[in-house]
Amino acid sequence: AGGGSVGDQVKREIVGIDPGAGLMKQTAQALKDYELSDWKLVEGSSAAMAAALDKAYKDEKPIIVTGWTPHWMFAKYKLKYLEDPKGTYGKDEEIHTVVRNGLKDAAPSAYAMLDRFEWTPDEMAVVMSAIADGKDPAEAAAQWVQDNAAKADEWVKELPGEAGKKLKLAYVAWDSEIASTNVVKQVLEGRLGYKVDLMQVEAGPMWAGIANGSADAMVAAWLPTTHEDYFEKYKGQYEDLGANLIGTKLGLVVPEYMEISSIEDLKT
Ligand SMILES: C[SH](C)CC(=O)O
Repeated sequence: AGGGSVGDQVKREIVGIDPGAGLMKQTAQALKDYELSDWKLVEGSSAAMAAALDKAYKDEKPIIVTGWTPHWMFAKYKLKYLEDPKGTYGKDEEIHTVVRNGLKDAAPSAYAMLDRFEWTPDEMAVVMSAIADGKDPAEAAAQWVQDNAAKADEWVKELPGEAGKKLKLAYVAWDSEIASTNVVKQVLEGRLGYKVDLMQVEAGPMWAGIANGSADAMVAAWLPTTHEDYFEKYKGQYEDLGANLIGTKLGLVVPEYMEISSIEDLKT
């Protein structure tokens, strides 16, 4: 890595993702909390962040990205979270399933399956990694469902099929939610006969779509902190079916070849 401070080496830039992500709001807050007003949070997308990380890592160059667990990047690269002594990023969280009001009557079997849907960070990582290695998301999800048939069967046990009924799942193109949304689609279609459309949007329109009923469900609500603003803004206009994954983490992530260990170290 070149000389000078970490700030000099990364041009005081943190490579972020889509602007609507709660992780970006938390990172903007971290720049304030840690008095890093001369730093810039670069907006882009989950895919662009991954590409920037890949390029820097290959050249063993310094880089700081907004990161989260579960994510395939921790399997692909040797990375570490910067310590967050001020607690800006909060504690570990959950990903919740949120559906539109009225879904229980409109599509009872889908509602029940979505209510039962729950898996672990390791299970999600299998699908995420397959997609990161170039597999089509639907194929990676279908493979996982096939390899975990018993679990998928539990999600639909004793539920009557609703062949041909249409459903729309909203999601944001975060690697974690591409994986979970495709797995849910595979099970709803394969085992209950639904025709599931996937609507890829930003986080704001995803929550708005559930609230106004233009989308039926999403498995992408990061709570209690990350999506708190949306959770409060649309309160009463959705039904929270609880966690579908427990043990997430968000923060600033760097390759292990960088010496820094805390967000405090960026100030130098
Ligand atoms: C990018 S995390 C998957 C979710 C969020 O920060 O909004």
